[in-house]
Amino acid sequence: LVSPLSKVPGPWYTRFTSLWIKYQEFTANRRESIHRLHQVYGPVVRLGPNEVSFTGSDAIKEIYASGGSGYDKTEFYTLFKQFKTKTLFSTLSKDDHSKRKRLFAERYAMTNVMKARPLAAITDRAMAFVSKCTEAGKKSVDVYVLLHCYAVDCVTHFMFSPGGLKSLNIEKDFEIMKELTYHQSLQMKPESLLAYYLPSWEPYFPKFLYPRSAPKTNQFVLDMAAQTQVEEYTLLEKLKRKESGLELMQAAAECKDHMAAGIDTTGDGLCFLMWELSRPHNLEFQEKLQHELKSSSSDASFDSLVYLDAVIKEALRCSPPIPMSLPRYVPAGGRLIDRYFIPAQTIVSCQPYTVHRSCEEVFPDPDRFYPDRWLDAKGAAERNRHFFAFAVGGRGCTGKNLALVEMKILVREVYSRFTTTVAPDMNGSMKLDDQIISARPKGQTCKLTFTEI
Ligand code: HEM
Repeated sequence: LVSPLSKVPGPWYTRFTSLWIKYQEFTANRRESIHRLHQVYGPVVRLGPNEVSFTGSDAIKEIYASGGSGYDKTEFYTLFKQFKTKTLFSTLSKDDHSKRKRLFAERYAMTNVMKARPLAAITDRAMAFVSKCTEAGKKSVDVYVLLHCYAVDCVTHFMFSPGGLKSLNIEKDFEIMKELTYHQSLQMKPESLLAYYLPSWEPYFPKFLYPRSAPKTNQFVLDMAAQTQVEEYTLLEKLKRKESGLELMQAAAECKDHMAAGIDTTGDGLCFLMWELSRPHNLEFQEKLQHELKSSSSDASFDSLVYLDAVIKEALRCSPPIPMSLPRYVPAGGRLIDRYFIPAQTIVSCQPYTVHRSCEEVFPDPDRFYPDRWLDAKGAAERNRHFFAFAVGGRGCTGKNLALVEMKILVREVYSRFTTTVAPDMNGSMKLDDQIISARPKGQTCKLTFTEI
């Protein structure tokens, strides 16, 4: 009550207990509950005695980008260790993080992603996706499945080429995609969340609470990491250099992390995008996209395809694949965030889902999928400041360029050949279903019909 946080708006019980927000977290309602609180209390909301959520662009800049990398991550991120090893994503302090980050920066730079060899590998996978749609003829295609195959094929080629999965074509590889995609990261990992909140109880958790392991994926990553000849643009080539200072197991852990980071995010992002474009009331946007693609040459630069860019940004704005809070600790001495003094060690966060919807002046009618909003030069700077799908600052998404290129190539290849509509047998829910930090379509299916143009 006497804490400086007592001035922060929020329901009265959040001053006394964090049980309410933890309950929301365990029941997969955290994102929606925080969203509702912001609708009632405004851009700054207290979530518990030691936790505050923000939505404003100044708060985003302060929390995630001040001093380059923003504030340190909380222990929540230790849930994301791979092979029991800390990775770039699960490193908490920004000093440890910045050394490791340097290893990745050059590989994920646009200049490397856009080299002829990685582009050819992505285009090859996009064409495999197109073939599946052509083969289906008048039958519906479950793009949820195929887009996850596409995403995992692309990211594994980028990391391991000439190794890499072909899950769109090879059954054994398809099994690895399934192992990674069809699990409940929240429900399968309650032991992790429980262990995080109640560490001393961990030895007594019943066995059924333990997550399903991913033996096929682990073996694949270890086999790939042991390759001796990899292409010069790949991530593994860089990680295996002596000067990287990484043991083989650390390199494997990073690669597994990027495989996990690159499958559901890009797969679900593309799935929401194709779903939106296929809905009857959005077909006008699909036609505009097709018109842009038809009137540009096949080698047109992505910079010139402004509508393609708008469609992708709008899909990621409406349904960000990582829509939930990205928690950080306020540094020593405390900080002034969005006019409130927040003491050191308070957990602060912004969640992309709410950032993309909270300011009606920046995104009018925010729940509507409306790509054209990105074409208006007026307000462009503000819109970009509020675009938080990849987070921002030094701890923002490392794979952003790869993800965007994968999305642009797939969407270009599909919509220059087909019109897509929602299939008559599509009965799954496309509502966001929250996992531990990401969200996916609730029904885990998205059936579309492809008609050749
Ligand atoms: C549409 C696709 C993607 C979206 C929306 C996305 C989103 C994000 C977000 C929001 C974060 C920040 C998380 C946090 O601070 O808690 C993040 C971090 C990260 N992402 Fe992505 N991501 C995507 C694709 C990828 C891909 C393809 C890769 C790699 C191949 C990747 C690798 C990473 C890594 C390694 C981090 C941790 C960065 C760090 O801590 O320095 N992501 N991503």
